[in-house]
This record gives sequence, structure tokens and C-alpha cells, in this order.
Amino acid sequence: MGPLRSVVLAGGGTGGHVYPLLAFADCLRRHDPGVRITCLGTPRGMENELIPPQGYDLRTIPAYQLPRSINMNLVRTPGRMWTAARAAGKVIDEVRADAVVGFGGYVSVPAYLAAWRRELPMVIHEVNVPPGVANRLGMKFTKNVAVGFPHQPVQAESLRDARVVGVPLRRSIAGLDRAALRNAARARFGLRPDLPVLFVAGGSSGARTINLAVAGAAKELARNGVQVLHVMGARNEPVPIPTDLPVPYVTLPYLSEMELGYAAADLMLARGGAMTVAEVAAIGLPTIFVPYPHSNQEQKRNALPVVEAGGGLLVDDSEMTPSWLERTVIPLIRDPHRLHAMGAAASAYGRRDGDVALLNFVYEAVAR
Ligand SMILES: CC(=O)N[C@H]1[C@@H](OP(=O)(O)OP(=O)(O)OC[C@H]2O[C@@H](n3ccc(=O)[nH]c3=O)[C@H](O)[C@@H]2O)O[C@H](CO)[C@@H](O)[C@@H]1O
Repeated sequence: MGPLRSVVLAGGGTGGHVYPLLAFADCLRRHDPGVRITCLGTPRGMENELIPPQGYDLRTIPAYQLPRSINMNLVRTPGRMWTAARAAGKVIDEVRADAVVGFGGYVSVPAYLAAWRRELPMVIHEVNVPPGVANRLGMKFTKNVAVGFPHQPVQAESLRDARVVGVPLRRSIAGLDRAALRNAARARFGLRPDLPVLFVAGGSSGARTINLAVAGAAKELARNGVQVLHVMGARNEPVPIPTDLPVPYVTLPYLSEMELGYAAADLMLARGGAMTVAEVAAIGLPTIFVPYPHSNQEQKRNALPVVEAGGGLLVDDSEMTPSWLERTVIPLIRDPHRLHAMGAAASAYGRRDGDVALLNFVYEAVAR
């Protein structure tokens, strides 16, 4: 048994913040089934679709959208933020939390403020360089900062003293044996076992540039025997795909069982969200990264270390065209030796134990 009785986990907005929270919750439940786990989110984020089905108690508090650069002077912290902090504090008191663990997203700030007021131990987990606005604010109140990747403390002054623990990944992904699940996964999607598969997913909300480019390359990919499994993004307008293709092209709005997509694939085409990078590296799936071009090059920084290690390719969003894809994907996906080498390089960079490493870090913080 660990030192915790009740813990509040804060994080929300996009899948990139919710999935590490869920993976951490699962790890805690596995190691210490007696701990009360309460998740904190806002009424509209993806946490509402993702957390309750996993059997965790989700409480929502009023959303307060942070400006991109927040004034770090607390005296000037807007009143609405304190209202949200009071709501977070009520939850913390009600469940008698003895620690708060935050994963970023604007729901975390009220949780950090409330924990600070109560002098509760708090731990921040950050996966991006530069750290998100919410976590930067939280870092004023605690030194217990953990990061997902070894490049983060080197590249960001504010993360210099952070502990590298890796990224908590869902067990279904961290424990994935791609080769063992491959044929079953392909059968689930109606994909053929004998032809290569390109798996396309532009992060938790999909990516329009990628969707358009792959749709434009569909005919040529199919003519060359490349099957496509394409997750368009649930909140994205679907892009029409030619119908009379000679090999399967499967589209989905969203894929909850992401491990099946990873297992079916020989090559992935993705954005550079930190969770995606952590997942494909952990399972050794060769990936073409097309980082989201805004937000301070955040996604390029996420993907670059895997690419430099030899585990993937990087292409600018502005170059993501059907002809680039045809020229790049067709020869690569038919070259098993190159794919194998890329996969091995990716998995040497990735790690599968981020959930346990973060849990140990939280136990240490609570014991201090
Ligand atoms: C545009 C933007 O600001 N994106 C940020 C956002 O990305 P975003 O929310 O897209 O997150 P990531 O790419 O990091 O993670 C996506 C997560 O959703 C899962 N998934 C995705 C599609 C699907 O159909 N099914 C599914 O389960 C993936 O397996 C992964 O776990 O949060 C990341 C983590 O803070 C940041 O690094 C990104 O820069």
C-alpha cells in the first residue's frame, strides 16, 4: 500500500491532456486499489467523453479559458479564476484529497491554486516544450515537476530541475505486441493481411491538411497496393474519399481502441502531439510526423528527437501534399528492412513505464 488515501487528478481539454491522466489513474488503481480517485475537468472538454466510461468519478468546475500568455502575478489573477479555484477546493475538501496531480489544460490552474491554499502536496506532469500556460502557473507553487521526455529539461529553462519520468500510456498501448495483434486488428477493420497498411490519425481532433493530402493520394496509394486506415477526427468535417479503389481504404471519425490501429499499421502518418509521439516511440511504429504549424513549434520539438534517433520522418505542414505522400510513402512502406530499422530506432527512444515512474514520483512527493 502507498501513502495515498484520496487523490485529485486534474487535466482536460484535448485527448493529449486526458489520456495521460487516465493512464495514471489506471496505474494507481492497479497498485493501490483502495485509493479514492477523483478527476477534475471542465464541462466541455474531451474528458466528458473519455473519463466516465473508464469508471472514474469526474467532477466538472466552471471553465476559465487562460490567455496564451498569462500574467504570472497572482494578485492580478482574474476573479473568475478564483471562482473556479473555489469550486476545485470544494471537490478537494469533499473527497479529503491528500494530493493533487495535474496534467495541464486550463482546468488544472484552479486545482493548483486550491491545493496551494491548502498546502497540499501537488505534482505537475508536463509533456511539452515550452510547458503549457496552466502548468507554468502551477510551477510557481511546487517543485514537484515531472516531464515526459529527456529533451525537455535541456530545452526549457523552467523545466531544468524537472524529473524525467516518461509519459503514462494506456496499458493497451504500453503492453502492445504489434506483431501478435496484427492479423486480428486488420480483420477488425476489414483490411487485407497481405498488403501494407498506412495508418493516418492527426491527433485527438484530426488534422485537415493531412486529411486532404491523404484523400488526394488515395488513388495512387491504392494502385500501388497500399491500404489506408484513416481516422479523420470526430470534430472535423469528413473529407470525401474515392470509392472504386482496388484495395481497402477505411475511414473512421475516431478510434477509441487506438492499439488496434497501431497493430494493423506498417507506417503511421500523424501530427506531433506529445502523446502520439510517446506512443509510437514506445511501440516502435515508424511514423511520418507533420507537426501542427502553430503554438511555438511545440509539436516539431516533440517529434524531432524521435526523428533524429532514426525512428521517423518530419515534414512541414506546408509540404503535406498528395504528391509528397505518393513519393515518400510508396517506396518506404514497401521496404520492410527500412521500416524495421526505423521501428527499432523509435522503440530505443521510447519507453513504456511512464505510468509507474510517475506514480513513484508522486509517492516521493507525498512522503516529503
Ligand atoms: C494542436 C495542439 O495544441 N495539440 C496539442 C494536443 O494534442 P492532441 O490532443 O492532438 O494530443 P496528442 O497527439 O498528444 O494525443 C492524442 C491522443 O489521442 C489518442 N487518440 C487520437 C485519435 C483517435 O482516434 N483515438 C485516440 O485514442 C492518441 O492515442 C493519443 O493518446 O496536446 C498535446 C499534449 O499536450 C500537445 O503536445 C499538442 O501540441
